[in-house]
Amino acid sequence: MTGPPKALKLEQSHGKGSVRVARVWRGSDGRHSFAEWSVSVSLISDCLSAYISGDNSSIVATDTMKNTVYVKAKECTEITSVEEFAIHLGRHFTSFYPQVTAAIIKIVEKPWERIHVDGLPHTHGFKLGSERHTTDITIYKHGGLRITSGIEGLALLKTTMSGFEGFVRDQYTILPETRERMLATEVTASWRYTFDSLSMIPGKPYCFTERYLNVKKVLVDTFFGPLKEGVYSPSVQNTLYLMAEAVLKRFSDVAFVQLKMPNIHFLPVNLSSKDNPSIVKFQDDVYLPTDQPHGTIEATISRPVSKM
Ligand SMILES: O=c1[nH]c(=O)c2[nH]c(=O)[nH]c2[nH]1
Repeated sequence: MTGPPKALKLEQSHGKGSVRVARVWRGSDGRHSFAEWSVSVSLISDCLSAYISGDNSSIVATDTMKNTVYVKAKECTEITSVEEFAIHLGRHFTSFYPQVTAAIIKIVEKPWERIHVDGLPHTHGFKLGSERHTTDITIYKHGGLRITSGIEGLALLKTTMSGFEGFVRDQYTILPETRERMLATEVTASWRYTFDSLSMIPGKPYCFTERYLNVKKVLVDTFFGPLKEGVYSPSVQNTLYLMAEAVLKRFSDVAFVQLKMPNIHFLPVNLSSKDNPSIVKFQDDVYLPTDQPHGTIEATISRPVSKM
């Protein structure tokens, strides 16, 4: 194998982005299940000669990667989570091709939800929901694994029990302190599982989809608090921390949680004219919704490292 000329360092990967695939599972009872995925494959492989001398003999074509997504979807004869599909795909690339040392698979699932008619589930009807289940896994040739699951686009809003006080005030600060405001965000969450080899992946009945739903519930419940009284949020930062902490406390197989929670502002509306100083006076009732600019608040919260 030809190495790069001395003094040049080459790190590379190649793959296929956003391969869209949909899969129907037809149950023997007539009930259909359905998933739609956007799959991105990236391979780390020994194909330096392609970069350095134009020799493509060790390149797995990205077109072949795309075809493999459809072959592996066909092979999933039972309802499959994005995590299981990513592992299935990653295992193929790392075991089938000697030159592939690692496969990075990212999947976003479109939120199709079974439709209910008069409270009863339809056998084959689905509607599009909102937040998306994601996964990002890396599989190494010798069975090492990094597996992350996540949520994208989880829009949450509460109309009270939020404030922001005691922050730095300087010559540029005009924001008033408040104990009463709207709190709105669109959560992007990801959490890394502690399983660090393929052999550690639990068999059924462990189910990544069920774990995804439970993590989402813990995040949402912590954001809103109890049904009637709610929970006071002194800042997005504090609420974010409590949400991540609740996930880490509840699920011992989660190593760390990353949360991105933009502070989406609803601005108080006050309208006045020269003749009428109070056409609309804000009384925590009429707001101007905005999406830009918004605060960007992000953190990764992990367990303390043991000092053993
Ligand atoms: O919860 C908040 N955190 C901030 O950092 C911030 N900054 C700001 O202007 N409003 C808010 N709200």
